[in-house]
Amino acid sequence: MKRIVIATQNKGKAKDFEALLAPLGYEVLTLLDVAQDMDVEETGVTFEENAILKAEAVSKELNIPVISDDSGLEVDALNGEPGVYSARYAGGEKSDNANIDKVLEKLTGVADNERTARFRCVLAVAAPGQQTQTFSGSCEGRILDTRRGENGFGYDPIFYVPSLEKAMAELLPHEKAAISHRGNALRELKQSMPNWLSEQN
Ligand SMILES: O=P(O)(O)OP(=O)(O)OP(=O)(O)OC[C@H]1O[C@@H](n2cnc3c(O)ncnc32)[C@H](O)[C@@H]1O
Ligand SMILES: [Mg+2]
Repeated sequence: MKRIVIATQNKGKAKDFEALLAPLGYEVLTLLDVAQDMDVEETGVTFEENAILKAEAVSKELNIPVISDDSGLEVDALNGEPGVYSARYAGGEKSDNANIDKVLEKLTGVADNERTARFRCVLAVAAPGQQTQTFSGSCEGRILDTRRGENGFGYDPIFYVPSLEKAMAELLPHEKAAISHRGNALRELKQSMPNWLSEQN
């Protein structure tokens, strides 16, 4: 089986990438498998900057081609927050639960039709001696007022997908892969770099 390294510490993202890449014949490895202690500081102010920082640092350290993912939730009624700060929105240790509580609290009293939001994902592909490339994807939805579903990670329980009439956390992995920001970004990557994906081993 071909192998591909995703420069992430996030197990939820790893599962998303498995759902996307297993059908293409790839085994997905992450930093949790290959470089437990590599934590790249995300000092950028855009998803692009952070994705490039993560991909280039890991590719350089391990001397292999990698894909990184920088992503987040933009809520229109919160002027695009939490945005690039999605992972640590509630401060302190990363906590999906605390982050969700903070979004729900800030949206208290905001009407359904004003709760529009989107997930964004930027993937960076870095390889030794190559110019780094980025690809992006988004997924439009609305913020629910309570949690729904057990699947996925992060803000998935409060993100409603209108076209499927379900919360993201109510989708099966392959259903999320078909419509998600991450899926859309990976399909962009695949279209521009079909050889790169098929040559990994
Ligand atoms: O940097 P790595 O190690 O990849 O892991 P991370 O969790 O810190 O990842 P980011 O810096 O890209 O922050 C993204 C945050 O945005 C949220 N997020 C991203 N994609 C999501 C998805 O598909 N579903 C729900 N929440 C998501 C979630 O809170 C993530 O922690
Ligand atoms: Mg991060």
